[in-house]
Order: sequence, then structure tokens, then C-alpha cells
Amino acid sequence: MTNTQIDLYLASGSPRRKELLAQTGVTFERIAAPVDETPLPGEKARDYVLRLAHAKAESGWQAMIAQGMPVRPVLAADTTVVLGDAILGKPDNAVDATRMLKMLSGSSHEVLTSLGLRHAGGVEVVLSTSVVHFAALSDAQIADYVASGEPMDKAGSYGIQGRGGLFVARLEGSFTGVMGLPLHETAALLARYGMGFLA
Ligand SMILES: Cc1cn([C@H]2C[C@H](O)[C@@H](COP(=O)(O)OP(=O)(O)OP(=O)(O)O)O2)c(=O)[nH]c1=O
Repeated sequence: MTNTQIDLYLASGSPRRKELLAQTGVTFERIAAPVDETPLPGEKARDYVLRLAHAKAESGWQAMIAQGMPVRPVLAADTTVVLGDAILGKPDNAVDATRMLKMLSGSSHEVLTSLGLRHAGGVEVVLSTSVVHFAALSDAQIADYVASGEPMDKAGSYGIQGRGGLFVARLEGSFTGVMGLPLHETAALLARYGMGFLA
């Protein structure tokens, strides 16, 4: 495939995002875009997740320029689990994953996934919000799940697309948004710039 056939860059190391983006009918290459994911003091979850999508897309754009790569739009995303005032990101370790799963057990939380598209004219940011209702989990179920390793690279310490889906009694919103890249919102965003199956 020649460079001219590639629509955009995906500024993400997430295997889920790569898989989902391919479903939108665009061709893309990945680009590394490291950003500090620490919330600012007192930052609201919505502000945080929108700031990170913007920062990841901008970081990818700057990397593209710095490396002299062909100029194309850069897509990035961020997923955060929100329980009350608490922002639950990826766990630091098994103890942290256990703590988060105990918080989520038997209650409902929000999953916010933001998209950022950096293009020559600026950055467009979009937010997908879902509500996930978790069943009550026993300590043994949590311990087994943490030992499986699945929680370790996932916001809120679970993956709805994997074994974590067994804990989800109900979902209002976007399944693919909870996974990390809301398909409809992504395809609609890309279509506004003439890319993908919805264009
Ligand atoms: C809640 C939930 C999150 N996740 C994942 C999606 C994201 O990859 C991850 C949240 O972390 P993010 O910081 O959004 O993304 P990332 O660090 O994995 O990748 P990058 O910043 O390079 O794009 O959690 C699932 O896979 N399933 C789920 O059900």
C-alpha cells in the first residue's frame, strides 16, 4: 500500500482501538503519542477525558511533524470510568484493580470515551457517555478475575468485551464506547472529513 492511500494516523497503543477503527472503513497507521494521564487537581471527569483526547491527538500531530511524516489527520481517544466523583483509570497493580472492582460491584457507573481528531484546521473533540450497571461480585470472583490479568490495561479494571462482560447486568449507551472507541461517533466524526464508510 502506498502512502497516498492512507487516510489518517491513530495515536493509540490500544489493540481494541486499532481493531475497532478498522471497522469504520478507513486506512490508517499508528503513531506514538505519549501524554501524561494524571488528572489535574479537582478536575471534573468530563473535562479530564476531553482534555486527554485533545492532548493525545495534538501529541500525535506534533510527532508526525517532528518526524517529517506525511501530513494526515490524527485520531486519538481516551476512556475513563467514573463513579460518583472518583475517576478510575487503569490500575497500578493487582491491589489497585481489586479496590476498583470492589467499588464497582453492585452499583452503576459512567464510562466516558472522548475522541480527538487533529487536522490542519484544528482539533475536533467528541464525547460518548454510557452507563454500566454491575452485578454484585463476591470477593472470590474479584480475586479470580484480577488473577486472570485482564483488568491490568483497562480503565476501571475491567473489559466489557472479555470476561468482564460477565459482570455487566445492563448497559445504556455504546458497547464499543465502553471498549474504547465508540463506532458510530467515530464513523460520524471521520465522515465529516470525508473518510470512512459513513462519508
Ligand atoms: C471500561 C473498559 C476499558 N477498556 C480499555 C480501553 C482503553 O484501552 C483503556 C483505557 O485507557 P486509555 O488511557 O483510554 O487508553 P490506552 O492507554 O489503553 O491507549 P492509548 O492512550 O494509547 O490510546 O481501557 C476496555 O478495553 N474495555 C472496557 O470495558
